[in-house]
Amino acid sequence: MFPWFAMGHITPFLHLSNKLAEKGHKVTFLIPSNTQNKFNHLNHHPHLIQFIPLAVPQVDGLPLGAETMSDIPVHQAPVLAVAFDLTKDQVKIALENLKPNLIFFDFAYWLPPLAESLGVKCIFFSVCSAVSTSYILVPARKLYKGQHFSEHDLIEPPKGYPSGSSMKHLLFEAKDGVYFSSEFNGGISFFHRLTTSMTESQALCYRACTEMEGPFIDYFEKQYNKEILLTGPILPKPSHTPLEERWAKWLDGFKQESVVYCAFGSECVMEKDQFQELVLGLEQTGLPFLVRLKPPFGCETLEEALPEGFEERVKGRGVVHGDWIQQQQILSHASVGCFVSHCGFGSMWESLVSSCQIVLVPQAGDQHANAKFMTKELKVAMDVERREEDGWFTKESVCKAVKLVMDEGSEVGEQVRANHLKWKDFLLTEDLETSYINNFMIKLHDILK
Ligand SMILES: O=c1ccn([C@@H]2O[C@H](COP(=O)(O)OP(=O)(O)O[C@H]3O[C@H](CO)[C@@H](O)[C@H](O)[C@H]3O)[C@@H](O)[C@H]2O)c(=O)[nH]1
Repeated sequence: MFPWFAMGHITPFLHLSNKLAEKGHKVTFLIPSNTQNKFNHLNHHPHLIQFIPLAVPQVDGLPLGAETMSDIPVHQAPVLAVAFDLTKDQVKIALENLKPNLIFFDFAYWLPPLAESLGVKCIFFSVCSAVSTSYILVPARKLYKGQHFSEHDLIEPPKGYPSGSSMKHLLFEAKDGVYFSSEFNGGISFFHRLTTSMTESQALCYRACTEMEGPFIDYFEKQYNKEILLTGPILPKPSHTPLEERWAKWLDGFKQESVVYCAFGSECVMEKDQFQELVLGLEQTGLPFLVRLKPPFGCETLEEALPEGFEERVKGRGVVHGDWIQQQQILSHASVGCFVSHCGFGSMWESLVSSCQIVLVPQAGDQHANAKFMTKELKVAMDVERREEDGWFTKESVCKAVKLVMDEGSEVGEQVRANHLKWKDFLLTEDLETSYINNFMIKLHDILK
């Protein structure tokens, strides 16, 4: 396993490793040396899954000791990518020593030729949905090296994309995709890094189900003319660690399914004015709420970011928390009835298998396509009204979306609840996961033949 140096990439690669180990396979995981400690607890088969530490080279602009995206601001990703590419020699030595049958990778576009020279097969493993990757990262976008997307290029889906107007992006969403084509300091763009990785790998692998994303997977398969292996949902196992007492106690104090939980993943930092509209919108709902968000840009602490008088007004029914929280356990607490999410891929799955009503406020990248898929295609979630050019949302629009799904007797609320329940039941069908993984194993063996 050789994922991009980011928590959101290392985690799904490790989940997949656990699945392979459950079938008795030996897995070696290349990981930055000081980051390994953060993942030991997720390694459920330490006798089969071995971490090999990589020294992250010191490069200009990379803060001392930084190893993954969670150690740096998002805009420094290109600098980390330079350090990541410089691990090539260490990776080569590891492969020569290990002689694995297969490598799963994503961002290391230089890996396929290296692996081929050592007789090892490469599989591109996507940590994002098929719906979102096939919106931007496909040859149909016809972006040649040295060319750049304009924001208008990404409003329409690429030619042949399986869904019509429902997935069409608004201007502010399209603007986010332009970043993929930027070449930083003359280096390779993320668009070319990823499309090269996919083009040169033996097969592509998605955490997906045909029942949900079938047409998008077929489209991808045709675009790359490669086999797509599906792992199925790989749902997180119910955690054995109980919810921290302070949260459990606080949540216990409210009515069943009455609390709104709001969280935007591990990376998101908002603009201060949008952060304030969001919390004011939650205040306006009159419902109890628990927010997990980092302090917004320009603020050291959450306290200085909160609107005036906010803390006194919501005392006893509203909490804004800046540090890590056990999201999975929070979502399965009986008092939590609504999840206001950015629709990152991890949260998307966690929301689907929860019993919460879902409200989506995507913030960046793949989250826009994921959110459209959830609201317009699966119709399991409600979106918050935004301004087309810059995505601005008001406290009134946040409040309206939450109330639409939470108010008793709301017709829209009942519709999304029913659709959500259908998909939740499907994803939790006994043996669904096992049958996907068994098929996946058969296909891996075929690739090795
Ligand atoms: O306080 C926290 C914050 C996060 N999480 C967990 O961390 C994961 C976060 O993953 P995700 O929902 O995908 O959000 P991001 O961290 O924002 O993920 C990044 O990586 C994803 C791909 O894996 C992309 O889809 C997102 O757009 C990108 O922002 C989830 O399992 C959460 O349950 C917690 O448990 N507690």
